Amino acid sequence: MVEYDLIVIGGGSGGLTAASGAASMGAKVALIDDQPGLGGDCLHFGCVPSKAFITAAKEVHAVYKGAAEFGLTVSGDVLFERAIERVKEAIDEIQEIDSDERFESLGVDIYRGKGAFKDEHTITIDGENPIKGKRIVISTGSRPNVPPINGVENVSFITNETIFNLDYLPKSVVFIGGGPVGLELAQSLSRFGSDVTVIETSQSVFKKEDHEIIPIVTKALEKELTFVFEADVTGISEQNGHKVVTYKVNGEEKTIESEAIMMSTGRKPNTDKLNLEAAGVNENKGYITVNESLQTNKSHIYAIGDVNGAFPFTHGAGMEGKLIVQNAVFGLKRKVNYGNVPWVTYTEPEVFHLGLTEQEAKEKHGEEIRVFKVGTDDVDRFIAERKKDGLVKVITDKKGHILGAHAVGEDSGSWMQEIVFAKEHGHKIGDISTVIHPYPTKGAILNQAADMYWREKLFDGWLPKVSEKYIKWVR
Ligand SMILES: Cc1cc2nc3c(=O)[nH]c(=O)nc-3n(C[C@H](O)[C@H](O)[C@H](O)COP(=O)(O)OP(=O)(O)OC[C@H]3O[C@@H](n4cnc5c(N)ncnc54)[C@H](O)[C@@H]3O)c2cc1C
Ligand SMILES: NC(=O)c1ccc[n+]([C@@H]2O[C@H](COP(=O)([O-])OP(=O)(O)OC[C@H]3O[C@@H](n4cnc5c(N)ncnc54)[C@H](O)[C@@H]3O)[C@@H](O)[C@H]2O)c1
Repeated sequence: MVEYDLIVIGGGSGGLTAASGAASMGAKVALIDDQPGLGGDCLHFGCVPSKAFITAAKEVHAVYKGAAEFGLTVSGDVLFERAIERVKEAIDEIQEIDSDERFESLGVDIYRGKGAFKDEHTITIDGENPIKGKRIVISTGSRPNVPPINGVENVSFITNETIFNLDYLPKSVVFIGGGPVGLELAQSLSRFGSDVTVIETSQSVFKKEDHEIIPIVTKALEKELTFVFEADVTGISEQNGHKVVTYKVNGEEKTIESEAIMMSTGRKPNTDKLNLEAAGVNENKGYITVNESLQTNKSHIYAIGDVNGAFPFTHGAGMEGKLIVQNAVFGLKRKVNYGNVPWVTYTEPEVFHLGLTEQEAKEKHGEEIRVFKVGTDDVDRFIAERKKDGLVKVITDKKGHILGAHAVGEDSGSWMQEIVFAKEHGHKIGDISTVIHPYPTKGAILNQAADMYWREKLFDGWLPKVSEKYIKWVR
């Protein structure tokens, strides 16, 4: 039986980072993946296709918006198949970077098939060809969770795994679930020309965001999407070639018809085929339980990425993959820290999130926190570009150390990155004032937030009193 220093099960963002990192450090590594191409969900059904799709939809939207404003007429139907082609082109191009050859050239042995535990050191591939690993990384990701709604077995619906294969643009789509997967794709389909309704069980979307960010982005999305909140979907069916979704709001039963249903109701970890019992690895509702060093209850077995449920983003899986190389290959006990890891939801406007929201900061640090807010209507570049419905919020402790930063605004995922650097390296918000931002960039909004900090310090603190005395004395 072939023996490895490290066996990685799952070739997505987490697994590829762990496998390539460990092989580069000289470890003998096996990587098992059950898909024809490496790259996992992010490349095939997630980040990459969705961002290609979103960009195509943005271009279409800009054409209609610009035409309406400048007296032009746009006619004809959107060539939806071109958007799908662009998605495929993006996947194919990036697939070349995530090719088998590249990982093999780094010294990784690739096995295709379903990996499963035979015992705590042995993995079979499709039930055969056992291989042995001193250490094992589980990075099998997640898939769409389909709730047990009445009729779900009999009615076809779309998920993120099938939407990028649509060969027509549905005239109307009901999204069940308004998380990031749903909202990014709902807005895009609406921009291509579908009539889109999002049915959400909670009372709002963007539930993890700061309470002042939520209404701004919701209001912007309401211009393009119809929302139904606090709805309990009771059934789906098919009548006269149409899908029918039945739901209850305030106890009243309602129905909505559409050409397609998109199930965007969250994720489910890929652990059911791993035969975890054979290795005695603990899980909780399918998510593999790990400690801060990303070890399972079996100290030589690690779990990273979506499958541990901690921070289900590609860059989260990547960060955990890097950490695992240090822990699994060098035997270190480095701990994971998500406090400085941002996320972005790529709706238009984009929503940027880093660290604590104002509510969370108050719960953790009491009333002594400080909040610096700048509206995009106060920043020249946003005014010039007519993007005035945005907000940046930086939350600090009383000394100015950054606890959290949040933004809603066009491309905020790009121009907020500076604050991630500042927080990671322990800078205070005031330090952002000490670097020059070219005029008029969008990122200068952070400069304005930092200036607020200095203004408060200068006008409310001890300095003005001392300076008043000094000036009197000098004169
Ligand atoms: C529509 C959508 C858009 C997204 N957009 C973003 C975004 O913009 N930014 C962002 O950061 N995140 C985004 N995400 C989330 C991101 O895709 C995931 O967090 C990321 O892919 C997780 O990586 P992973 O390595 O944990 O798992 P995955 O990428 O899912 O990889 C797991 C791999 O393991 C394979 N596998 C599963 N079981 C087995 C087995 N038993 N044996 C062998 N192989 C197995 C799977 O087939 C897959 O290839 C998005 C997700 C979706 C659905
Ligand atoms: N831009 C990004 O980085 C990005 C984009 C997409 C996804 N992701 C990642 O993928 C993860 C999963 O996103 P998601 O949107 O699939 O899941 P989610 O759990 O974040 O959202 C699912 C939504 O569906 C709702 N829901 C569940 N069951 C329902 C029902 N029966 N009826 C009506 N509503 C229902 C939930 O209340 C929730 O709001 C995210 O947490 C994120 O980490 C990231």
